[in-house]
Amino acid sequence: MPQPITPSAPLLRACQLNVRIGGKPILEDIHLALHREEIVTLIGPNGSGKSTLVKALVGAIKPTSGRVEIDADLRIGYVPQRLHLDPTLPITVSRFMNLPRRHRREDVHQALSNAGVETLHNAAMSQLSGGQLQRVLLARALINRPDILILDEATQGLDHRGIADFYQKIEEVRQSYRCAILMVSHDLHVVMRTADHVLCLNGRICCEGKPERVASSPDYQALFGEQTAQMLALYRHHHEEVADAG
Ligand SMILES: Nc1ncnc2c1ncn2[C@@H]1O[C@H](COP(=O)(O)OP(=O)(O)OP(=O)(O)O)[C@@H](O)[C@H]1O
Repeated sequence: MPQPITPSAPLLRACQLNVRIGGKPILEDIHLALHREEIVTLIGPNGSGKSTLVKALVGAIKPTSGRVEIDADLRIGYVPQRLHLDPTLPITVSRFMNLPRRHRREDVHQALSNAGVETLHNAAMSQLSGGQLQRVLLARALINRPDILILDEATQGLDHRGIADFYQKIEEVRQSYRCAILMVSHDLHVVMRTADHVLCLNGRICCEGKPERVASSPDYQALFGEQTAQMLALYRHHHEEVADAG
């Protein structure tokens, strides 16, 4: 007999979240839920509040009103946009994995292996390529076996191949760790392939749902169509200046 489908409780839930900074509304009336093994992706133009929302969800900033519900026992792994390392600091990947606290050797190895960079154990952090560095940051987020993995534009600066490989790895991580994944991303094409649920943010959530639903939404098209037009205008402006100078 088929079993009735009972939706599992979300691992993280935000209700009526509002954030104002210096009196200016940055996020308004945000509702979201994140379930185990679900990939939710946040997209939105520059300055639309994506990073602010991530910070509010992980408790790095306090919302002006509304609430974030998350079980205190859950482990959260976080992959930042980028890492600024002093290139003169002689630090190996293995040492970096043990900051700020030491982990068991086999846990470090497992995390590096699951992120696809087990061979970089003794490499100098300053010598890593952009793609390798992002994998090491992913490994560090995985070391505590997170229930929720949060990535804030983790593929910034990678080429198309690097982006595709990284998302493939995220898909494997979801399966092996059975974690919920929340990503901020600008890689619209890959988002549309990878995410289970897409939230399109512009101060408030202007559309959301399955990727194909969001992609065909007029709000999404208005936002990203406009951004493309702006990029084109910038390009034209720059191009004309160069042509005038010549
Ligand atoms: N500490 C702060 N003080 C003042 N304004 C802030 C602060 N943090 C964020 N903001 C403003 O909040 C808005 C949203 O910023 P946020 O960084 O969350 O956007 P974003 O969608 O992540 O942008 P991007 O895609 O460019 O990274 C911006 O207008 C930004 O200037």
